[in-house]
Amino acid sequence: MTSNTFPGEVDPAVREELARLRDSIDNIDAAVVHMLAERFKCTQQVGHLKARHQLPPADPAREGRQIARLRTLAENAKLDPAFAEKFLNFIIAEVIRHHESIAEDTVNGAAPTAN
Ligand SMILES: O=C(O)C(=O)C[C@]1(C(=O)O)C=C[C@@H](O)C=C1
Repeated sequence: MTSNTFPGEVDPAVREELARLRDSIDNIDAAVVHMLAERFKCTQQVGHLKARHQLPPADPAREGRQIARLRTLAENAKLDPAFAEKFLNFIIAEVIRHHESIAEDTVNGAAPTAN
């Protein structure tokens, strides 16, 4: 019978290899979180800059260039370009939501921030 849980009799070498791979996965996930946090720090500043100068939250032409670039990078890295595009669009949608909320706060006279 097959199972998703670990039966006791798994080969210790297999357990070790799995643990080693999971350690790397955990490191990569941590790096992704830190990189995303840095990216959002930048986009937060972009949001304030755009709000101060009444620029629109979204810039579809810029997005088009980012997507084309990322798809090429993904292809070269043997990552599915469609996945890379979906991932970038997911992040940008969140950034635009932040920009819109910063713009609203700016119009409504919310306390300005350093950015
Ligand atoms: O470059 C900008 O103008 C941004 O606001 C940043 C960003 C992004 O997250 O990369 C977000 C929204 C825009 O539509 C394009 C790009």
